[in-house]
Amino acid sequence: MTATLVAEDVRRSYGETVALDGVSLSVDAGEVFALVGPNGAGKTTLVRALTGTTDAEGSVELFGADPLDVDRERVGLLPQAFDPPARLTARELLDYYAGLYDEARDIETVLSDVGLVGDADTWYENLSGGQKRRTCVGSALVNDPDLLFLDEPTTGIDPAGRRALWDLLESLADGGTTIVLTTHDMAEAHRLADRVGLLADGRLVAADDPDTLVAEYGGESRLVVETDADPAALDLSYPAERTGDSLVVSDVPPEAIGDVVDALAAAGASYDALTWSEPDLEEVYLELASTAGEYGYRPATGRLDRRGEGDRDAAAADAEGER
Ligand SMILES: Nc1ncnc2c1ncn2[C@@H]1O[C@H](COP(=O)(O)OP(=O)(O)OP(=O)(O)O)[C@@H](O)[C@H]1O
Repeated sequence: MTATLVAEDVRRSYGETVALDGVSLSVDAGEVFALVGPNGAGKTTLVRALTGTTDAEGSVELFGADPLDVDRERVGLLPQAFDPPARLTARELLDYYAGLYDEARDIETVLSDVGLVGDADTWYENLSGGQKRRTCVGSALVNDPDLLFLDEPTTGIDPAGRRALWDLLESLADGGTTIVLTTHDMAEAHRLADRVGLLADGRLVAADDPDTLVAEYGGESRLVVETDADPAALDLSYPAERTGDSLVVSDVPPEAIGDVVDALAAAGASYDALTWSEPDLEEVYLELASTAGEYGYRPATGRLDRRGEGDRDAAAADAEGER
């Protein structure tokens, strides 16, 4: 597999603030790579460093060349903050951006792709937040790029529109477009990405395919039982603890839920509801990001293994080692 993007030890500081603290990453041709991480982790700065739109130390190559030397027909960029002229319609804006390239996609097709046919003749300033974002996504697609950077493409877009955009991005990826996107939506990252990279404090602390990340860092499945039962009074072969009004039983395979129900019945305990859930990417995110920064969050149930700094460093080394 050929790498479309190779970044080595990318560093960027703003005064005293270290935004990127030595990020190394490679993305293969046709791969979809999602960057996730807390606010301020460095995602936008990394996208800017990768596209040559901010200075950074280290090296970045797109298609084997410096980002500023790459044929711009081959690259599309949707920045996080994009402020096009307000008194052009969506159609006029896409037409304007298409005119900047030697070859461009058909504008009506792009309008349809991003769900803007009905609003194509509305001034940008009169579009809703989600419609504006759709217009911006469309403008990043007009040149039919081989490599597409999308910084929070679906922010503000309604659920149906988000799913339509996911379908569009999947069809672009199926057609061979390499995509690097940032998102705070873990369902989006899981659905779209071949690999998810988690940035925290300017470092890539993990990068792998979503299912592997969930298996490695997601913790156990859990069964939440709304009951007054005391776990000590139950004959259970799974770890259980009380949290609030519930009993949380960890690591129960779905086929063993009946055993828990039997144990409750044997102890004469009643219950109002049972909810079984598997770990997902959001729990991976919470686990890996929890040690980073003042807004880090740890789930209160105690169901995830606690990892210390040393383990996070090991995860960072793993992520960098896989280049
Ligand atoms: N132009 C700038 N001047 C000064 N500091 C900056 C600038 N751009 C980013 N930073 C700082 O760099 C750090 C990383 O910011 P960045 O925007 O890359 O984070 P992010 O992961 O994209 O965050 P978010 O999820 O909120 O979009 C933050 O501490 C931010 O305050």
